[in-house]
Amino acid sequence: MEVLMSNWSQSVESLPENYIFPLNKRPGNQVFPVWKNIPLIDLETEESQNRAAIIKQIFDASQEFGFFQVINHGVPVSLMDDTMNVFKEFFNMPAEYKSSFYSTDISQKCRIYSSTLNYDKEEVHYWRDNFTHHCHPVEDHVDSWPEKPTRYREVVGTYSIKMRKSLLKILDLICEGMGHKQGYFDNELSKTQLLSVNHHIPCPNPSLTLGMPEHSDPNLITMLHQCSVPGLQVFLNGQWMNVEPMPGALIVIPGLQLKVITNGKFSSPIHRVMTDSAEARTTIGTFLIPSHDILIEPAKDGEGNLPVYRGYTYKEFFSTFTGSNCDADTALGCFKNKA
Ligand SMILES: O=C(O)CCC(=O)C(=O)O
Ligand SMILES: [Fe+2]
Repeated sequence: MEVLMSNWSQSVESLPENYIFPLNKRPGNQVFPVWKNIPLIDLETEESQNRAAIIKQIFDASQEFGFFQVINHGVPVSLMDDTMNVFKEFFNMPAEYKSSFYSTDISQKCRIYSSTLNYDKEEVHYWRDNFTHHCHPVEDHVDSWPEKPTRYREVVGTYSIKMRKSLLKILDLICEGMGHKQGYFDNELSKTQLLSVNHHIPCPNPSLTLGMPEHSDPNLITMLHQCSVPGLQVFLNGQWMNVEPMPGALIVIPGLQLKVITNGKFSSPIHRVMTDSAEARTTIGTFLIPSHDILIEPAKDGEGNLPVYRGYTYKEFFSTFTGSNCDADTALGCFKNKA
């Protein structure tokens, strides 16, 4: 069977057996509650005297939920829509074209694959294709990006630059809240920028499968742009909650490196993706990631708290993370100082 699901016929009638999760892992038929009061932070007033209030909102949201949405984030809604349309077009391109980007080699800088990095070894596959490539600085990577749709390079280039700017602004607010000077994160800690586009074709039976496993993001910080089809769930107070898309808003997900650098002040939420029976779902993630050899350690907080984690390189963390089956607690446990 063709590995890339977006190359299957869009009208799959029944769920192939190797997408059916065991009973204890499938979402089942339960109706999940919608998380109605996700913290929504308006960044427009960020330059004014409200800066301190915005920093407080970010810290409150990150401590309590590990998760928030932003509006007036500096990425024009028309550009967000254009970019989403470009990716929808990309996933609807002929099978041979998409397959020309297929690779399971993570060192390949622009590639498409299906399910997880572990496709060949996993017993059950996740219902998704993922297209991913590097994007910072744009001029170093643009030649490896698709030439079709014809607007791809121009639209995705502008989008990547705006997304980076917005994330660095949020990181500046965070570092100010930590008592550090601006630009604390604007260096090797955020050097790598990856675009990660998830695409899930309509699924014949969402109760039996998942679009993405439960996970925390291993990077520094993620900005998530959802299309209008819901699917994202966050694990909150012992239950899965649906995060419904809000037009024009972006979701900010602190990654595990931000949890370590803030010495556990920020949490990195556990989330997963459900599939939809009626419509295809596309989401665009922008990941800021430290460069491989940079030292990550809790920043001094001026409050005399002992560092919860020891220093390590991102390379060391990432190999521990993948070696722990991408389980955040297991991986972070390897870097905890003894109490
Ligand atoms: O597609 C989504 O809603 C979430 C994607 C995600 O969690 C990820 O790419 O890490
Ligand atoms: Fe994620």
